[in-house]
Amino acid sequence: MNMPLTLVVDDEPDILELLEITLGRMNIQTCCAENLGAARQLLAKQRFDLCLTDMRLPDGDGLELIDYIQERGLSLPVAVITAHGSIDVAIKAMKKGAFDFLTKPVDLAALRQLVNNALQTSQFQATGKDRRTRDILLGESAVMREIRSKIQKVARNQAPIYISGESGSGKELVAKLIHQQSPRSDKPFVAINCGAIPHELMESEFFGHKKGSFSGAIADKQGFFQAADGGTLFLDEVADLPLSLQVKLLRAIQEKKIRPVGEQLEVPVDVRLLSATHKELAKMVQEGSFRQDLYYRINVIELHLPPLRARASDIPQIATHLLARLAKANGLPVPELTESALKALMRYAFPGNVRELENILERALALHEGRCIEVEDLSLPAAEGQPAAEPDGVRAQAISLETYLANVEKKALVAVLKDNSGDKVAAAQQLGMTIRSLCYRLKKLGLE
Ligand SMILES: Nc1ncnc2c1ncn2[C@@H]1O[C@H](COP(=O)(O)OP(=O)(O)OP(=O)(O)O)[C@@H](O)[C@H]1O
Repeated sequence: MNMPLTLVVDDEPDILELLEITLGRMNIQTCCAENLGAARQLLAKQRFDLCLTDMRLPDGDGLELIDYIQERGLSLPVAVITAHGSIDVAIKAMKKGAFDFLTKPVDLAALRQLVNNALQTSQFQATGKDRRTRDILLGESAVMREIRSKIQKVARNQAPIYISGESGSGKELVAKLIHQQSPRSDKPFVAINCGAIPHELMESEFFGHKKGSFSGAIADKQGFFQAADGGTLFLDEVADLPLSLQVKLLRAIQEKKIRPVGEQLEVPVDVRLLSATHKELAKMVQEGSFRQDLYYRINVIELHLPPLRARASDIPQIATHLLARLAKANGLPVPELTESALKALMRYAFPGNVRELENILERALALHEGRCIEVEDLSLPAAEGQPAAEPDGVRAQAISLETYLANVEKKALVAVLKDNSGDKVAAAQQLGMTIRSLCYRLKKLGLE
């Protein structure tokens, strides 16, 4: 196999030499350019597998080089080298499409890691793997097509991605797809629900701990970062991170290093960070409950998943697909959704989005008789102002006990919330449960 070829753009001879020697030891050829003009000429003449560029160049900056490469449609990954502390420039570069960044003074271990990742990306693209995203993330609306194409694009670089959208709209599915489409796909995808970890254990869960660092630490333990090393770490419900951990996370992202609890030294980690929440993170930043600097770092690229009701044209396709999948999983023949059932689904608001659609179809699959699913089999929650259908005794025999109880519970929760004008704290009190448990149940039932 040919030796990979890297274009290094820097006007400092010392750095050029350091990069050339380091890359040479990795069996990588380098071609050097001392300014933008020379870099452009080389790019026009030959094909490179990777470009490493300094940000400040005598005749322009690294951002211009990224623009040039993008405009030409060249597919090589570009990594920028920025002065220490100028992480904002690195973020700008990644927003423009840079693969990753390094800060000066260049840490050689981090450089080698970055180069290996970038070359893997180059080769990965060349094989053009098609992982059939269309069959997994369903929907043919313009917005879903755009999301699928963005997934393909962002999977190729290392930029942190923030996935926003209502509960059940597909954020975790998108995160998984980004990982599966990336050159990291054969490394772990670690998904964490930040809201489910007790605050006092968070630091140790995220960064690991050393034996004896606190009572109960009976052995060395790896954290999520180490578990995801080489792969992707997906922080779901990132808005639920306490401020104390937000600071530590920020440092881990900036330095690409972590310090396990009770450990003196920091250890390098190679993790692609994806995060999501159904909460309005920008608003939380304004209110002071989420750090602005962290928000800025995790939100280098945002992917927004619109609620299902805003892409109602996708509902027939998603519903038909999911129904077929559910029937197959249950060893049942695939029923047809009648025209009126489809119309009713398209009119329904789906506060719980695709997850709720799945639940509705699962219930309908269990309830329906004959070869078709009718509107009544869907048991859609009543429209505003109309009483919800009573789960009666006859129905209770036809559906599973679990579904029956879920219906009863749903009805009770909605009624109590209504009584308390949507005040969850008061509703939880009236129901004799904690607010946490109420929120959990609302989410589980697709009522959030
Ligand atoms: N476009 C889609 N096509 C097919 N299935 C989908 C789609 N969107 C979501 N789903 C399915 O809906 C369910 C909920 O999706 P997911 O867990 O990704 O939502 P989420 O936004 O992460 O929810 P939460 O905010 O509650 O964590 C999953 O079973 C997922 O596979």
